[in-house]
Amino acid sequence: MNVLLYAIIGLGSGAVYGLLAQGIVAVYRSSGVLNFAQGAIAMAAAYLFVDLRHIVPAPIAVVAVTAGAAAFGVLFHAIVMTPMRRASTLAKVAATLGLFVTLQSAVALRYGTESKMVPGFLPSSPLHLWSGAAVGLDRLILLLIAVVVTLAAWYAYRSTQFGRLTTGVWHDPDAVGALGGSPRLVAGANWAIGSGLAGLCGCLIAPLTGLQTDTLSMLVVPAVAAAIAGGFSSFPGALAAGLAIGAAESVVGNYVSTPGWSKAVPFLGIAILFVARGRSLPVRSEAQQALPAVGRAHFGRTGVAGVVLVLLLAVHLGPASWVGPITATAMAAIVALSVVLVTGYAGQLTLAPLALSGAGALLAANASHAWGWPLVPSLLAGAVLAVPVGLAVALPALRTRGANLAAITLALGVVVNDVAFNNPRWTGGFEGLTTGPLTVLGWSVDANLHPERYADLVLALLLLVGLLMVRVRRGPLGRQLLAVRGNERAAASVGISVGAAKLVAFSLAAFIAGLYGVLTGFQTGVATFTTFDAFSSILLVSTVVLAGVGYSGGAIVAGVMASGGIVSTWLGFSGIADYLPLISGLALMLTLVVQPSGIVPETLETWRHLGAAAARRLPGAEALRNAVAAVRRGAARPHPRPQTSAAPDTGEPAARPAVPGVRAAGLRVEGLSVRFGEVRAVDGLSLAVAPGEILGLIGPNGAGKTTAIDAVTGLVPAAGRVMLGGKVLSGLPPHRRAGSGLGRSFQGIELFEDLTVGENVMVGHEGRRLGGLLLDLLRPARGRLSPAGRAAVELFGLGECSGDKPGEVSFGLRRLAGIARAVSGAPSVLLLDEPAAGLGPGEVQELITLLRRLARDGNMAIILVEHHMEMVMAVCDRVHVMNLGRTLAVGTPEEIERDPAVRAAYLGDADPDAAQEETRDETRPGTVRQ
Ligand SMILES: Nc1ncnc2c1ncn2[C@@H]1O[C@H](COP(=O)(O)OP(=O)(O)OP(=O)(O)O)[C@@H](O)[C@H]1O
Repeated sequence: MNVLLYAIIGLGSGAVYGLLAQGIVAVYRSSGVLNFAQGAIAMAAAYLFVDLRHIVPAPIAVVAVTAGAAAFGVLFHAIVMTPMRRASTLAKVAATLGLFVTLQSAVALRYGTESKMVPGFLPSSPLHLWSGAAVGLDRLILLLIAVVVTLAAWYAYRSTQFGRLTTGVWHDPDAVGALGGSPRLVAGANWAIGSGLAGLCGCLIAPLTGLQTDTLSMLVVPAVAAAIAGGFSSFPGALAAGLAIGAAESVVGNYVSTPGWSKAVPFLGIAILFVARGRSLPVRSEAQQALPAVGRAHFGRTGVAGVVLVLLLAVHLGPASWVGPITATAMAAIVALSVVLVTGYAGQLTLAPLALSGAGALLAANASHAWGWPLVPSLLAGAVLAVPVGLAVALPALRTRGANLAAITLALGVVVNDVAFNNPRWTGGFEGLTTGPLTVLGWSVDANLHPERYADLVLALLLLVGLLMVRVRRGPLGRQLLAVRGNERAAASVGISVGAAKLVAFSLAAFIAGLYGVLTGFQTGVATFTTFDAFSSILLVSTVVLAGVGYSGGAIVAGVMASGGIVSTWLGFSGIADYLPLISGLALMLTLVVQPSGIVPETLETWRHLGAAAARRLPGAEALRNAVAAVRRGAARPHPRPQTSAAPDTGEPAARPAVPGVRAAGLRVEGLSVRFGEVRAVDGLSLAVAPGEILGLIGPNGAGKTTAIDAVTGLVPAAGRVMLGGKVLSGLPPHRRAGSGLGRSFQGIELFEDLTVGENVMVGHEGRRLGGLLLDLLRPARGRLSPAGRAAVELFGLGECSGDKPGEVSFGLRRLAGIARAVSGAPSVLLLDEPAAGLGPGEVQELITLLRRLARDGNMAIILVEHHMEMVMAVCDRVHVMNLGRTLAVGTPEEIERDPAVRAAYLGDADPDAAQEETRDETRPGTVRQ
């Protein structure tokens, strides 16, 4: 009974979470942006409301603040989000983080960070429940307001033109324009609603929680959790989840006295629920998100060594006052590199990097405190022990992605901070934990006594981590991470274990973050854990995004800009250090508007342009320009061009090689069925294709051809059996099916846009080597094409463009590269999804020749999904016709061409009723021979 009582008491704060979540849902529905500044807007509104109450009555203050917050939302949308509409999701999320940081810092500067009580303005007379307990009337009023607002939102977004336009504006702005709406106005109106609701919440919650910048800003965490539970689309769902969170917090808080758990339990519950609902791979229709630019480790090992050398010289030759800022810069650069690895390279937006650092530091500090470990074993322990924590944070990443992952990791960061870093039993409380001696090989490196030695140690670690990053970026791991970040489905189809790649990235990042945790936590001999909070994590990620999250150089720049680093110390001398977070927040928003990929990539681009312009003007310009072009091409190709076996120039066309390494095996599919809700996309499909045979799979639009290929390759769950040369593949994940000998191309090509054409072909066969990825970091494998990869490059004529990015080559070459990527894995069965789409007649003819060669000389079994009937009839040995997910006919091209049911269903020139009849009759003699 008491549980119910506590739950009812928690409904008041739950109502505020739910209300705040309504605003998050409104913004997300219209622009796909998860507004992490929702809590910060509420916080600023709360302070404003308290000020206004001195001047006007409370109801007028509430209306004024709500309207002001709505106007602020419109302004933010117009000034920041509208210019960024084509930027990556990460950049948009970072912009809201910039707003978060700006508001939080501005309010802290104006009002201070101490807590202040706020008198209530709603009637708070107690309503007596049972067992002598009572709940204030104000909380029930909050609940009522939340329910009314939610019902209004539910109705408006469901049943009005505004709601319909809102739903369309993110996915199809042009359609909104065609319906007479202005996409900008609709999105702006949603920002007004979202921010207005935040303003209202600020006024309502201030009397419950009091005024405190952190507490109020972090209301975004339960609100986002509620929005997640509502699937970012359901207003009632978000309110229900908000109420559940409030109730659970109240119940847990009354039974568990350990700090932090009252917030942790509901968040963890929602995170588990959400992860359980997630998918290991996105569905086909899920739009590819724009991604921030990624570097190619241009400056390589020399660049890393050069940066470290400069910093080392500055430590030893510069004034003593330089040592501290340089040490802070180098430490921040180390943890920033972990962000580059996991967010830049692997594309996983996590907002808890410092939770990993703190966890490593906490575990190492306890060991060091208990057993007197000196610094080096503590560093190793911190790095190693951070890995399991990193893997725990990675678990959501296996089933969620994008802004959802950011939200869950933010919640996890808050939980770890509240439960672990604020727990005096583990942290030594106010006094911290005394660590073992700060020595390396008997030498004291205590930062208090020998700051320059500590700087040397930090710089040595920066060198090691920097070199590791170069190796990651240039090796198979980097290619696989970039493939995963670019397109998880395509990555899985070339044999990459998407989950394992993410886990490797998170583990490595956690290792690096753990090093930073010990370095920063231990430097004075007493470990403290106050700098690993969620806000600091947000600030770190924002700074790295601002600098260039896809670039190792971005991590260095982020280090320079970090708190305590070179820039902040320099600004400190100018007396504006207090304003640094505010300046960072504003700079982040401004930079993202102008340069969404960050400072480093844009600067590199500018240098290139300047270099080229200078080369044009100098005497001997032509020679110099060629030299610059050569350098640029070289820089653009850190890897040697894939080596092809150059044929001697005999004047005759070179004989094209077959694909070596193909294991001849046929494919047999029995009773394959796929359902999407009520739609039976594939309904009991059975087919077989033998080595050396080309089977056409045709049918009208929506017949289920692509779904059938997806089901065979494991990209959608399906019933039925898939066998390759006697081996049952059903139930295996896509990368294992690829490893067993299935290769495929995609209707939408789906190359990895961050990799060159040559690297795309290379990952086509590297995917099978994931188990050895970590080993590759120790003993790097050369970026070489396999014999099958070389054959694919030659066969498809990609030698010339192998160093170009897919976006830089013609459409025809992109198509061929998509097939070559699949061929480079020497698959036994090649499944091609509309390979001729968009090709000219000459290119189609060339493709026909290539396919024949792959089948006849390469001994591959090929399934060809195609609408190009001439090609199908010319190249296929047999043709399998689908309609409405089922087999309509099977036969030779000639038989299929003559089949009246096929003509009716597919070519549309006979009695459609007859076609339906034929669809059901799969055992019809003649053309159907199964
Ligand atoms: N993720 C999905 N969710 C719901 N329905 C889907 C999904 N993917 C495909 N479908 C539906 O399954 C059916 C088969 O689609 P599929 O794309 O496989 O057909 P297709 O024969 O390849 O068509 P096309 O020739 O146009 O590419 C269609 O009705 C389609 O709308």
